Amino acid sequence: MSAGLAVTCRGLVYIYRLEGYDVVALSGVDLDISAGESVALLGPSGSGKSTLLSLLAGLLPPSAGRLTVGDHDLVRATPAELQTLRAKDVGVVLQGASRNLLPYLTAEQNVRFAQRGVPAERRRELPEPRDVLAMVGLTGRGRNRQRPQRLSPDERQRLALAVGLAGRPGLLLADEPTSQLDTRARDEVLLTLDTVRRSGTTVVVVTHDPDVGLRMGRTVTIRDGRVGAEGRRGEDYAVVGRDGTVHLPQEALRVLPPGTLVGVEPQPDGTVLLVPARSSDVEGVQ
Ligand SMILES: Nc1ncnc2c1ncn2[C@@H]1O[C@H](COP(=O)(O)OP(=O)(O)OP(=O)(O)O)[C@@H](O)[C@H]1O
Repeated sequence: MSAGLAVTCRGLVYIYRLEGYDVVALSGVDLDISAGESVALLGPSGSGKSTLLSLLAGLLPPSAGRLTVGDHDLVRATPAELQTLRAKDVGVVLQGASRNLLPYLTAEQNVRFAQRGVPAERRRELPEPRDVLAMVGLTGRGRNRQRPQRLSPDERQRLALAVGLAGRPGLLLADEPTSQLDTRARDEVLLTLDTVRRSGTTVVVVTHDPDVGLRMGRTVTIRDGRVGAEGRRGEDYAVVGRDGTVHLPQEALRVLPPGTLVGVEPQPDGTVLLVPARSSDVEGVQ
């Protein structure tokens, strides 16, 4: 496949403008993803994961901040440039395999159809649909000639990934590619994503499943529209935001619920103690 694309977000903001009020979905995302890396975006419902994915795909324009995907500056890009980006550089797999597939076409025809969006001069460099299907493990038993509804749930999801990979993108974005799959089917899809990453493509997956996060190598937890935590090799770290704030994990919030007054005490050994104030310390203070 093609060389992976790096992603850089700096102070990335997205606001849904509704009649009468605004919803700030992303409130300053700082994030670097290296070319060829695979990352899982985790976080509570409504935290902004899907919005971030849509911005990376060039489907929504940033409201503020900076965003680059490979050489593309997505803040300055014209609609025509964004269209080119989507056609040849970024593959998007929407949540729910079927939404990515045309039910009346076979697996191979679905991949070929997706390749029609690639600019003509690049099309001759594209792999044959059967090779894309081979990459996601959909060969043999005539599966390339099956329509989506004749495939099993994990095969359908892998076909959706093949459609996302049809244009040989440098960045693959997938929203919940393992939801509604049993463990065996989920593992098949994860193995496929691993093959995609090893081919050099950058992979970003939105998921609610912490196990998927572990398998992807790096997790980025979105909380309240910004990066609240990062995980590497199973270790989780809170991320200090550009305004100095830290989103505490749930376990810490049980000890320090919102509104708690804490003393912040840097220690000589480089650690920092958070010490909740005793009621006697704050009594009578207005
Ligand atoms: N089309 C829209 N119009 C208005 N507000 C929206 C729209 N889409 C999302 N939002 C709001 O933006 C915020 C972030 O939503 P988003 O879907 O990105 O979160 P998410 O982390 O992907 O959630 P989930 O895990 O439930 O899919 C939420 O407050 C949501 O209600």
